[in-house]
Amino acid sequence: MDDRVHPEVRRTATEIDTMEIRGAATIADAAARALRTQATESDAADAEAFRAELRAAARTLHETRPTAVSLPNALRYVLRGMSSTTVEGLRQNVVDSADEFCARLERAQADLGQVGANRLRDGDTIMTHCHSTDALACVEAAVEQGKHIEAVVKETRPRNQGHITAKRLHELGVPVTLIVDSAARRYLNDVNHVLVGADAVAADGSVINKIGTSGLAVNARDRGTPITVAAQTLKLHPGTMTGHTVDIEMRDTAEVVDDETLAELGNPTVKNPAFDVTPPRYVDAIVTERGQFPPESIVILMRELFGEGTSEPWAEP
Ligand SMILES: O=C(COP(=O)(O)O)[C@H](O)[C@H](O)COP(=O)(O)O
Repeated sequence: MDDRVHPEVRRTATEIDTMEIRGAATIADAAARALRTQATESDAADAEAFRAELRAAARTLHETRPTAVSLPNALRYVLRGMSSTTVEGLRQNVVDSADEFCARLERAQADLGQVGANRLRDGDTIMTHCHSTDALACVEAAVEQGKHIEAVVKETRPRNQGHITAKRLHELGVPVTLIVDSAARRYLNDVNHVLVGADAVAADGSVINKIGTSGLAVNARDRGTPITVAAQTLKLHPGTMTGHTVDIEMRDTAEVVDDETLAELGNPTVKNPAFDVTPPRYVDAIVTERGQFPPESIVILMRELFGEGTSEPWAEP
């Protein structure tokens, strides 16, 4: 571990790694705040040392979880704001960029919520997968518009993020039916929309989200149920414009089965991918703070927001 990295940054990195901090938007917010702390607490002697320290902190955060592109997008946003030539100037640059990033994230989620809410009608029932703050922002805005919304919530094995969604929806006054993941197809008959979030959206409009999203989307399409993905532009993956693929995180098998049970089963191989890829043809709309897009046209928005250059500011010069 690089000893230039502030303990608070290391703590944030550990919490992202162990999923105490989780969900793409929340991870991005925490990463920006951690860089801010690195900057405010830095005692770097000169501007070059300060820049190197910030890059080291960004690398520590970047190495935690590979799939949610909001994390590198957050790091890029904050690091690219460093334009000054003095330590004090750079410190202020990082503080300003981090604050601006967090404020924009919050505003984007609220704006996206309004767009997503317009897709929901009074009396609709949605089906959710995992826990997405972007998806919940749509429900919250719909409820604020006075619409009655109900929800069928998939528990989302192995980590049961559906429980967080159920609790949050209950707080919003939305009646919830909790189901096991394998019951999704059965209950698709009872819902008007599938509403999920995204960890990344690729240039071809593919949606990378919690494992099980793609199967849900295929089943929903078969049933004729529209699939909405709530994903602020922070989830757009610039690297996919230049041919890079999205790395799918493989997590510890202990999340699926404990060692004792595993031994009783004769030690089978266990695989625990955290995310999967839903091809654009199964997605009806990607809802962002800039409006809703058919997945195939998302690349136009990506070019506008990111241009074509994707070199990483935390790389050593
Ligand atoms: O797949 C997940 C979380 O996975 P994990 O629990 O493994 O982090 C969420 O759907 C997206 O991150 C979007 O969340 P948000 O809309 O809050 O960014």
